[in-house]
Amino acid sequence: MLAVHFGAGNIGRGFIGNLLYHSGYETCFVDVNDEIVRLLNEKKEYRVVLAEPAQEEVTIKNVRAINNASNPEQVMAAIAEADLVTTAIGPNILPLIAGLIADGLRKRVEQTDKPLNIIACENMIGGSSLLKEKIFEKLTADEKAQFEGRFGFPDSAVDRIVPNQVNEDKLMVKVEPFYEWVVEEPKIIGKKPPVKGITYVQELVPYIERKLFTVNTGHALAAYFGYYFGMETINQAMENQKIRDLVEGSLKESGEFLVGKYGFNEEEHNKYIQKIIGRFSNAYIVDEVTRVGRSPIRKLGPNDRLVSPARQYVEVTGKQPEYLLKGIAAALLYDFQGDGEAVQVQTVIKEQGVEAAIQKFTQFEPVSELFQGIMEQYKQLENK
Ligand SMILES: NC(=O)C1=CN([C@@H]2O[C@H](COP(=O)(O)OP(=O)(O)OC[C@H]3O[C@@H](n4cnc5c(N)ncnc54)[C@H](O)[C@@H]3O)[C@@H](O)[C@H]2O)C=CC1
Ligand SMILES: O=P(O)(O)OC[C@H]1O[C@](O)(CO)[C@@H](O)[C@@H]1O
Repeated sequence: MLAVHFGAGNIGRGFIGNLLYHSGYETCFVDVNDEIVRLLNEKKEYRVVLAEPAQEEVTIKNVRAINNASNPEQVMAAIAEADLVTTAIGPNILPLIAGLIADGLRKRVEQTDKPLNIIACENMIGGSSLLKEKIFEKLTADEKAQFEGRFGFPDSAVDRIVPNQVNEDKLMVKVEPFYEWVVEEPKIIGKKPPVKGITYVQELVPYIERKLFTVNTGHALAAYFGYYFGMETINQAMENQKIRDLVEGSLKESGEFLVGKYGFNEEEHNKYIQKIIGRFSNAYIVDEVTRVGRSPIRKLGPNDRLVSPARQYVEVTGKQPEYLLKGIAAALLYDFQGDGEAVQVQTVIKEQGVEAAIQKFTQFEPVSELFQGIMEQYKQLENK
């Protein structure tokens, strides 16, 4: 079985590639990082080490790689033969690879009528659906009709913390032991990909909202509060009781709406929150607040991990959140110069004022109580 995976980065090698190998796939990574592509083709294997006391290590074999910037034809040929296509490249990059995948699928229909599933493994709601939309924008009406029944784009939720790697061995990846990959079954076309470690579900939205608005909300807030209080890593941030309380407070708020909306068992959900807080505090992982807080414009978006839980908290409980709004304010204050999106947010605040920035990035209107709440929290944090 052949899997073509876009993005040979932390999640690509450390999570998806790992499960594909253990499920019997040959994995062909596709990436624009020439060094990683060259090393994968040279070594044909890499190591994954678990961030835990025993530091258990596995070697992932049966891998190769293609640079899509220099060899798009080879990528198209691989897609034409693949049994599965996956991605872990970042939500903003999905539209950029849609044209190449469309070309690969065109080549495939000339060769075979075998169905194929394409699964985006990104931190977002509806990643595969977005990829499908972008691919279908490139197609003719006839192609759309032909592709519709043959290629599946099931959405998925992926959860494993994989920090930036600073190893001498450039291919090695250190990952946390925990992982979860949930895929929506109804949108699969043909047979379910036999990947050991995928949990297939009938309805993905409760899973992805629970994951995104607990793991990712909490992680992002640990990063923004950590940065605000001068911490370098998530671990340091979580050792600070004030930050821990802020993160826990926000997860209680998002938990209240998740339990109310989906009927999750409250006690179980509280255990889920505590487990996640424990994962953030893993002393075997060095994870910079600037990696976890990366791309604040994306994270401040109306459907992402900060704004959506705040809005849904009001919708479900009828109350105003406090911690989540403080978190949004901390994200607005995130001024790391090495992050293009953080620089953009600060430029808008400087040139047009924080009100304009809130409206532009969160899409809350100034008349709303949530908007006013963010303003209040922002002023408090600004005058610390
Ligand atoms: N690292 C983590 O702990 C987690 C990350 N995710 C999600 O997984 C996705 C990937 O994240 P990471 O692996 O951390 O990022 P990463 O930066 O380590 O890996 C992304 C890879 O994509 C490649 N890439 C960028 N543009 C490309 C293009 N146009 N064509 C082909 N390859 C391209 C990069 O060279 C890089 O190797 C993101 O959506 C992230 O939100 C989800 C759960 C956890
Ligand atoms: O990858 P994003 O969406 O920028 O989010 C940052 C981080 O959140 C996590 O997925 C989980 O907390 C990461 O480890 C991840 O990379």
